[in-house]
Amino acid sequence: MATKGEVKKEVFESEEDLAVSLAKYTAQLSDKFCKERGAFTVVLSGGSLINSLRKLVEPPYIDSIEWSKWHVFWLDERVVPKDHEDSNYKLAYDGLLSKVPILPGNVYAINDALSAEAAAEDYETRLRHLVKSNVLEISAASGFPKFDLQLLGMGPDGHVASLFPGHPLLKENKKWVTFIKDSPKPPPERITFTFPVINSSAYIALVVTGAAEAGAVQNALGNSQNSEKLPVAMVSPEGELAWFLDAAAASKL
Ligand SMILES: O=C1O[C@H](COP(=O)(O)O)[C@@H](O)[C@H](O)[C@H]1O
Repeated sequence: MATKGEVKKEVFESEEDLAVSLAKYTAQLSDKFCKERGAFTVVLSGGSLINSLRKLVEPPYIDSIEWSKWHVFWLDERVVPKDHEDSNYKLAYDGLLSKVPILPGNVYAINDALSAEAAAEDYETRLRHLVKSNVLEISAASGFPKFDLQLLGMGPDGHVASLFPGHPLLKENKKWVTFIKDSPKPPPERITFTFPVINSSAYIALVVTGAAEAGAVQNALGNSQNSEKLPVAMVSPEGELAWFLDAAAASKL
């Protein structure tokens, strides 16, 4: 198990090297949790993260991972149909889920027939059912659900999930899943995990690539003059936080 609050940071020369290491990290945690409790609860972001997971669908991982024990969730989702170009589900389906034998019943996508508010409520209700059926654990420390691994991306403005700089949702401390109708990044309507859920995770991998992200990485990890704490700097899980950075993203550290 990770040491409580441990923060690891690795800088890779290239995004290709990062992708190799991220697949190994994910596969090792999958192995650990499948052995320990017969299931692995994994939370995906949208955006560039899915491309960085591409090595998982290649040997050796495609054959060695116990895909049938995976339960897949979304950190945030855009309120669009599941076959829409903006859908984080579609991105993950095309890049990962359609290529591996994860059980369709273990893939927890947004109900895209609902409004943003209702979809967030529905997602939280489904998470509560999964706690009752012991698929999901609850953190003894926080009382929020404790996922095994959350795979986080980050935008150039330092947002994670659909939690944007300066937005009141950063302070949400009761709901597990909430909604936003004024996302500064399109599309405007989204649902998102809240910080208490993000920070109750056993493991978080924060995966950041590209020079456009370097300022926000500096805000979270370096000697930034900027006193405003960006959302990415609020990521602080109960368990381990592992930063996966490429050289460009780490260039201001
Ligand atoms: O809108 C979103 O953006 C972030 C970051 O995306 P990236 O393409 O800059 O990596 C992503 O993590 C989030 O899930 C998504 O909805």
